[in-house]
Amino acid sequence: MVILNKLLAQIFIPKFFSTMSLESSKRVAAYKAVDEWVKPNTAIGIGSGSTVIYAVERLKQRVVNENIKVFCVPTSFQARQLIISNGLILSDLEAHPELDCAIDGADEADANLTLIKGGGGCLLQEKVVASCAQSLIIVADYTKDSTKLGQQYRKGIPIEVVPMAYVPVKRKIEGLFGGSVNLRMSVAKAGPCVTDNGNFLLDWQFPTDADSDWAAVNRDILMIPGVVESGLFVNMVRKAYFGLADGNVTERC
Ligand SMILES: O=C[C@H](O)[C@H](O)[C@H](O)COP(=O)(O)O
Repeated sequence: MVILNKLLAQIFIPKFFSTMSLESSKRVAAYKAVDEWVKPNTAIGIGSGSTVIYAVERLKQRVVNENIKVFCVPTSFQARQLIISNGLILSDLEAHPELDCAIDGADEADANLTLIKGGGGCLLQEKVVASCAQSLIIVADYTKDSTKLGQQYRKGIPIEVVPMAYVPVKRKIEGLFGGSVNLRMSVAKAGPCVTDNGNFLLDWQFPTDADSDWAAVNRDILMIPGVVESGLFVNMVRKAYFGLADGNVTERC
C-alpha cells in the first residue's frame, strides 16, 4: 500500500505542478499584455482559447478598478460568451470596424512570429478581427515559442473549408506541398468538427524538413477553391508575450 501511494505520488504530483505552471505562465503573459495594450475608451478584439480566458479576467479587473469603458469584439462563440459572462461590453465589426488592438492566443509562433492558429477550431473570425486591429497581440505559454513551425505543435496547420470541398482541397494540398491532410473529427459527437461558421476543418501535417516560405504557402492555400481561411498568420503580429514557468514573460516583436 505504501509503495502504491509513493508510485501514484510520483506519477501525479509532477503532472499536477506542470499543469499549474503552464496555467500560471498563460496568466502572466495575458495579464502583462492587457496591462500594456488596453487603453480606456477603445474597441478591442477578444481572441479564443484557454490563454485568452486570463486576458479577459484581467480586462474585467481593469474595467472595474479603473472604471474604464472598453468595447469588445469577439472572435468566436467562446469569446462572445467570455465577454458576456464577465460583464464586458459586447460589440461587433459593424459598430467597430477599426480596433485598437486584438489580444489572442496561438498554437505556435516561429522566429518571425508567423503563427499556427485554429487548434481550438477558431481561425476565420480570429483572422478577420486581427485584420481590423492596429495591433495583433499574442499571449501564450512557453510551449508555443518556437524557432520553426512544427517544432512543438505537431497537429498540423488548420484549414477551414466549405464542407462539400473537403476531399478535393485535401488532395490538392497534398499534391502541391506533400505531407498529409486529415479531416478533424469531433470528440463529443459522431462526425466531423464543425466550426462556428458551419464549415469543416482540415489539419495539414506539413513535411517537417520544409524550409517554408509561409507567406507563399498561405497565398497558394487560399487560392484553392473551397478553402475559406488558413490557420497560418503571416506578418500580422505586433508583439507576442510568452509566459514562463518561473513567472517571467518573454516578449518578442
Ligand atoms: O482555435 C483556437 C485559437 O486559434 C486559439 O487562439 C489557439 O488554439 C491557442 O489556444 P490556447 O490559448 O488554448 O493554447
